[in-house]
Amino acid sequence: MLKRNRRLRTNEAIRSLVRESLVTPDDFQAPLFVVEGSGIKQEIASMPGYYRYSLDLLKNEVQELWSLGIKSVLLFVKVEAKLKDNRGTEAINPNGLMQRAIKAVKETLPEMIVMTDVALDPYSEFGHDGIIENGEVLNDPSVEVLAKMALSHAEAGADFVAPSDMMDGRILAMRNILEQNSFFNTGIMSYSAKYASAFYGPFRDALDSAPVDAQDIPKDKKTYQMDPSNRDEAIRETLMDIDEGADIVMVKPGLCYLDIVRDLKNNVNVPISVYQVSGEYSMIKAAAEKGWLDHDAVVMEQLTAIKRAGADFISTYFAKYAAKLLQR
Ligand SMILES: NCc1[nH]cc(CCC(=O)O)c1CC(=O)O
Ligand SMILES: [Mg+2]
Repeated sequence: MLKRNRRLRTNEAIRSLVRESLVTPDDFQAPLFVVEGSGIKQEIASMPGYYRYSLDLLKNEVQELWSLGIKSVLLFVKVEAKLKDNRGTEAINPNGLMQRAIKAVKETLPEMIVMTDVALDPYSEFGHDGIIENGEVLNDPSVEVLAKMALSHAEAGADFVAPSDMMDGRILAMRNILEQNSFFNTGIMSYSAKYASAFYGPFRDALDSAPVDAQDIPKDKKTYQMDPSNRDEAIRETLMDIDEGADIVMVKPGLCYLDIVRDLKNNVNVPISVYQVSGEYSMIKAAAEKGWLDHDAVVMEQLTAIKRAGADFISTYFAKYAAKLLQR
């Protein structure tokens, strides 16, 4: 034998010397769920160890994240049922929960990069990301509201808006409205390759935002989110979003879509984020609870694999936990 690959694996010193991918807290963005009220830290049933916070406790959480080296949060709000309609009225309320959450985080920690979810589903009485008419999720009227929503988040102080709706043309509409209102420095992180995935279930529990089961309401999001069978389409979607003005593009979910991450890494030259979604979190929790998997090892292996595939950073419910593991 002229080549023996095991030489480079002899001990941890040589392994660390030749290691190709590393995760650090710099790579993590923490999604946060916000609710009305005060003193609330409410565990999400299908996401053990993950919580919804009221604004007062959100501040502590953000400070703890920062102290662990996590420099960005992705905000989601749980909207009260009585505020939901078919037009996203509450989404553009300048004093809405999201707008107050943005201010709360920026007042507590101005350096924390605040990104905000832009989509109508938490605000929709039907649990869809856009306006519905005659059983159809309308594109252009939804884009109009989504652009106003993005502006409203920028006005509240968001650093980046993160449209997760998958309507066509929304990035251009958002970039335009932000420019017209002089928010030149407000960025856009586009969920550009977002798949119609069954892994979003626990998230929809967290926000009570699942599509409702009713006549003339689409049962799923397949007319706007991507078909899990498709690969070329992810490149097409992502290149279009970059043309329209996206600063950062995203692949979502993570683990099942790492081929897409690598395709994008080879085809685009803007930062790529990967969303390790709620179902990916819950699967690990459930298996670990049964004693079937080594929780910490699996968490770090998955985050490392996402990084190796080509992610520049990862939105993950393990952000805080993994940052603590890395401190040890
Ligand atoms: N547009 C809403 C949105 N933004 C992020 C997620 C899922 C995130 C997760 O599962 O962790 C969803 C759910 C959906 O599209 O139905
Ligand atoms: Mg698109």
